[in-house]
Amino acid sequence: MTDAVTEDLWTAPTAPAPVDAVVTVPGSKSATNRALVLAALAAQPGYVRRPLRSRDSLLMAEGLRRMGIGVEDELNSSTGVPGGGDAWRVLPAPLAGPATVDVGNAGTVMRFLPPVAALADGPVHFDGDPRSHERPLHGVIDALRALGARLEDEGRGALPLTVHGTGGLVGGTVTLDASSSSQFVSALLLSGARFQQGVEVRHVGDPVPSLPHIRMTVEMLRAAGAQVDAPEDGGEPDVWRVAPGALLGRDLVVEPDLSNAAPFLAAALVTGGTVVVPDWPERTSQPGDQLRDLLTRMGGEAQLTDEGLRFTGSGRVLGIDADLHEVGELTPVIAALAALADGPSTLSGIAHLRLHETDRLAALAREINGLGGDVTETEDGLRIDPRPLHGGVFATYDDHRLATAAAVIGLVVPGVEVENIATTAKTLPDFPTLWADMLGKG
Ligand SMILES: O=C(O)C1=C[C@@H](OP(=O)(O)O)[C@@H](O)[C@H](O)C1
Ligand SMILES: C=C(OP(=O)(O)O)C(=O)O
Repeated sequence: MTDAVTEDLWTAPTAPAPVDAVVTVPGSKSATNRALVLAALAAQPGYVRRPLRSRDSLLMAEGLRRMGIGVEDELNSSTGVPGGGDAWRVLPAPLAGPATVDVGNAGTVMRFLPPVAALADGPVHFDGDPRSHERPLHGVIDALRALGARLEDEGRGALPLTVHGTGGLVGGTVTLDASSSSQFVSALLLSGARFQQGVEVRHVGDPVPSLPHIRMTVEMLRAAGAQVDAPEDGGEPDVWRVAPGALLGRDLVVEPDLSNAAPFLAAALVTGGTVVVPDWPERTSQPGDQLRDLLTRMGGEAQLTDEGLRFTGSGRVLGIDADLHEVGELTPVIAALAALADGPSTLSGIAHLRLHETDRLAALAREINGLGGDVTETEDGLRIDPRPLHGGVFATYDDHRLATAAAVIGLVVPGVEVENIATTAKTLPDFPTLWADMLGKG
């Protein structure tokens, strides 16, 4: 990990009183980017309504455009359908190269688009932020080769990468190790219906993380008309199958990003206040839904009501022992809460976070300890012993979730200076305004 940059600081506001706010959280990154890919591969035009418009989803939309797909803004339509005023209309077209795609540091873009590029007629070159070169991609690269594609990388199983599309892919059965990222599996399944033989993905290795995200892939594929076999429906463990066939263009409304609700719910917990998140789905594959359970175990009370999720804190934060293997992206905010808790916490099952936007385990330990905390890395997670914290600079390593975690600590620890708060735009546009509004400081 390189040394923290200490310019561009945002002083995290302290909470003047228990928060009492309704926070409308923008659309789910994971659902928006899946919806875009599925709509691009469909046989008819479709709509993605209430999409997340953030760095990761704008990169996905642009990547698809580069390969010939129409992704058009519909900002002012008054269609009378939910989210009708804000939509992307997606116009499928023959996928074409030559093209270059910037993946930024979006796992969904760097993993979901190479299989799409294998269907393009011509070469598609992928590159991104320096960190994107370090994030695992071997599962997708090796699998695409095994399924009949020609790819050129630098021999490291990572970006930069060129996929030499030939207009179609044979497909079939492939074995891979997805223990470093569930996105390898999702990537192959999302395009699999368009492979001549469909796709059968067999995972061999340590357990796959983030399984709810694979369930999201399966559910969205089925909603688009694909025939999918998955382990949770009585299929073979660690085997997923997508039959070849056309995908339907859909009119789809994106759910709010429940993982991005984490810092706001955490604010209710640490200040003993209440936050309501409208449109919280009753049933969802989003891993963020597990916040209801996790934050209840940490001392709050969650209630699904007609107005959305109502979450109330008592002001007391309890330590927690939690296996976050399925919900790794919730770790930074949970770790921030654990640092403010009454007792120790152990977060496990999250070794793969070392290869996320940054090495999240090292970064959380280093930055919370820099404020006086006592966080130690374990083999597969973090041990957090609460200590009185003080202000200071909190580096974020271009990681949106490090920045929102720091904001949570700053609610009750004066003088937390968050470096590069703008990095939250990866998945949460204008976080500082949403945060100030929640605190009544907007
Ligand atoms: O498929 C997805 O949308 C995601 C899967 C998860 O990735 P990993 O399985 O790599 O952890 C998650 O952490 C990421 O934020 C989004
Ligand atoms: C791991 C994350 O993102 P990505 O989609 O880039 O993997 C995340 O958002 O926490």
